[in-house]
Amino acid sequence: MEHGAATAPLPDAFLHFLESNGIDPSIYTSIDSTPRYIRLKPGFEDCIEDVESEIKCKPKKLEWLLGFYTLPPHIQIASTNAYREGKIYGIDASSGAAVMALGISPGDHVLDLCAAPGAKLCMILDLLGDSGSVTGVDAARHRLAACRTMLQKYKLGDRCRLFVADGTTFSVIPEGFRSDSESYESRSEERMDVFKEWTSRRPWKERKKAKKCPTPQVVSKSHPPELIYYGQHSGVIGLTKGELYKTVAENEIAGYGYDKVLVDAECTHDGSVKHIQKFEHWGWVTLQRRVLDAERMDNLHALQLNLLTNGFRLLKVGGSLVYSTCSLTVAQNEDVVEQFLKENITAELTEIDAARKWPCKGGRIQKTWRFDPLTSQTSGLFVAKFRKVVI
Ligand SMILES: C[S@@+](CC[C@H](N)C(=O)[O-])C[C@H]1O[C@@H](n2cnc3c(N)ncnc32)[C@H](O)[C@@H]1O
Repeated sequence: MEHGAATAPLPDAFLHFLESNGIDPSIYTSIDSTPRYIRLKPGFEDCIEDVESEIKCKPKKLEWLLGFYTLPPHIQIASTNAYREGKIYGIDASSGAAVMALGISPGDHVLDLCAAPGAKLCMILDLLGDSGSVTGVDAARHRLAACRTMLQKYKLGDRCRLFVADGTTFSVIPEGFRSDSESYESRSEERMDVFKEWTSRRPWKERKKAKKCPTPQVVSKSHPPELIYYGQHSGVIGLTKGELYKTVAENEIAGYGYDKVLVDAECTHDGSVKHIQKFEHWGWVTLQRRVLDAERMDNLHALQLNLLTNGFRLLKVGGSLVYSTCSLTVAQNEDVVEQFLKENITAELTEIDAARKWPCKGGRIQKTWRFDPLTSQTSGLFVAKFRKVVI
């Protein structure tokens, strides 16, 4: 079977995967007509004219998503000055929609539980501006390091903390919470060991320890969270390790948890046509092993449910959580949502106000949404939003 998008035909195993998941294979032929998206960093709106003169093509304003523009798919932005100087981002509009679904308000403390490489994290920080905080977590050290580089490039790290940690067990709450029982005196002996201004140069003690026992690239559930970056106003400076990693009782999270949580979960990425195309170079056998393997699929389902469950646990009462994946399968989306709702009586699926303007279609469950290249002219994405209620 020939597909316009792929220079090689899609393999039978992948076509079978699409068919058994009710996914229309023609989305993989629409890549040539799916635009490229850029987002302007707030405050740099004027640079759109410079971009236009550099790429010799007029970016078209996206009516349904503030700050986003479309470009023809073949246009590259990496060599433009605006991109190199951190004034524009390359980010798909569906990803922007997932962030908008959070409904960020000034002062929010936001948790991004699968944060790397960080396109959504940057957008959250841009929306927050000079208030609140963002905590980014990812199990893959190298990917989170790339996220840190991105924060630095876009000068967005001031209110951010990044932890290499497993999102299914991560338990660090936002800063600002102190138990009354802990007096300043009881902490004074630890005062020597407080976090100072962040520097990329690790203290000698840490470097020696890392040399002795090299840290894993992808961490497991039992690995304690590791802070790999924090900004000046992230609330970390001045704390001791004991304070930062303080264990909080479940009932306290209801009051002191995060205002907003994004669980942009690990998935098969089958909705990302560009990602699937990469297997032409990596070899379709790799796709079989990395994506279609039955055991991996079962593990993925469990991982997605566990990420969603833990993200929700860390949410304060009244707070909102957005679950998204770039898979178009029901198993990784609606099935996860259904199972999660069955197991969590304080979770309520809610309307996404912004979705009224989105060029997407409803999911199999009411109030959930699906973007795909044919319907939305974007990459594929599933989005659902929950609120934590009191029962
Ligand atoms: C879809 S990507 C996230 C994309 C990101 N939100 C962005 O906008 O750039 C999924 C991420 O989940 C991470 N991941 C996989 N398993 C994880 C786990 N158990 N805990 C935390 N992150 C995990 C992967 O390393 C990967 O970076």
